[in-house]
Amino acid sequence: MAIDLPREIALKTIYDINEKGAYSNIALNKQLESNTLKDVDRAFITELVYGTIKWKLSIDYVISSFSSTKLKKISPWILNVLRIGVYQILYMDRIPESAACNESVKLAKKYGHAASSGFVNGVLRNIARKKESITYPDKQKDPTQYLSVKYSHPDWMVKEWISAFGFDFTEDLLISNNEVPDFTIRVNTLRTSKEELIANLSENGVQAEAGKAVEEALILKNPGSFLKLDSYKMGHFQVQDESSMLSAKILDPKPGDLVVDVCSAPGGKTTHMAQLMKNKGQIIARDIHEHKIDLINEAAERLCISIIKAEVYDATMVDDSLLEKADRVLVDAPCTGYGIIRKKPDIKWARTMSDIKEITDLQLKILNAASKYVKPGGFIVYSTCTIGKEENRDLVERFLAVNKDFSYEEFGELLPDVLKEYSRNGYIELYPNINKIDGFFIAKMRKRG
Ligand SMILES: C[S@@+](CC[C@H](N)C(=O)[O-])C[C@H]1O[C@@H](n2cnc3c(N)ncnc32)[C@H](O)[C@@H]1O
Repeated sequence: MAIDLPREIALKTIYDINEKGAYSNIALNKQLESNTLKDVDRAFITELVYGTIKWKLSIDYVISSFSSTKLKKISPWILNVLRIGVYQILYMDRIPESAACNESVKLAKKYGHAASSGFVNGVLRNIARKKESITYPDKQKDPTQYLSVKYSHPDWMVKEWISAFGFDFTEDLLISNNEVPDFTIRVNTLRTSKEELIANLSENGVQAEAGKAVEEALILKNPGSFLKLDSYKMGHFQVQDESSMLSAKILDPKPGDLVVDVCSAPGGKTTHMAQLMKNKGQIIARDIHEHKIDLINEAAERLCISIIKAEVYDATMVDDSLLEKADRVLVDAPCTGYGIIRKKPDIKWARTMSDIKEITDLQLKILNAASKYVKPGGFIVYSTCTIGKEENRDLVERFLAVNKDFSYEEFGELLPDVLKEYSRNGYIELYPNINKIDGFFIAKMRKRG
């Protein structure tokens, strides 16, 4: 009775994420890189990992309805075996229930003690048999619990969003957060054109179509192992969501500018800005984490960009050598990341409500320090990949209340046509349920000349 390798790899990855706090993308890449696997197995593992993490709360609700042992009393390995099993039974049409149960039982034998496999077998077969009769919390009696369990989001998060956006918007948002996002790339126009890249990808069996909004965006329908593509290795594209591309578009750097990007790693927006600057001028690209500086340099080298100077620097500290020197400054701040839950579902479980105070203090400190580098008449863009006003609109308002020499700068003309209507006189809020791209906030301000 050999264990199915893809399921075992998925189990180990999920264990690392749930029990050791590993980031989903990093934990998964580590496992995929250290095992030789066929594309079909890689895809299966990826789906199992992301699916199980995404639906964790709903899955746990079902397990606790069917298990006589409380969740807290189940050993972490066995609980994660059950989670993967339930995910296959409830959320994957193409997996026979018998395979989901049998393979989970084998894993339980290896990762548990003698009684574990019988327990897993009993719980999973029961769920498979009675899945049509599972009941969820009542929508009228407890709308928060209903949304939380139905769409697998923490109840405190659902509560916050209902009070900020209302019930219907929140339900739509939760549905979108559970969808698989487009795989979007940015054409590196320094190296190729959109048409050339589409043709090249097609020759290599990858189908690409125009992005939803941004001119240089393409959506890959079957990216597979894109890292192996020559066009990737030769720097003809960068993987990046369209929302993220908008930060550079809105900052609108020109060839010859001096740009300071204070939170730059891994360099998605920095390299986009270099592209918009036609690789002329200079970008000082900073990040607090030394190991991440390599990522910026690697991206710049692959994309054939020479104007980026990457360095370690804590953005909360003011660097006197740059005072009023920069034409444009980008603050792509560290944030809670609630706009990218589609891509990193573990964000839902890693955060707590109390994170907000600490993160907004950091964001304001960074924005204050970075604003000192803007020359009179220059511009600063503040962006986050999160939704919720504390880290976004409120934060910019707090900054503007004190820094009277800055004011919102309208940027509607810089937006793609389909997004112009969302421009709000100096800022834009994007949501996956409305715009079908990552949730983002981008504000632009000008320093009085
Ligand atoms: C949202 S990410 C930046 C993404 C990047 N702009 C891109 O487009 O690829 C935020 C970054 O801020 C960095 N960071 C966090 N605290 C910082 C600080 N005090 N100073 C500088 N960078 C910081 C993180 O390491 C992280 O790489």
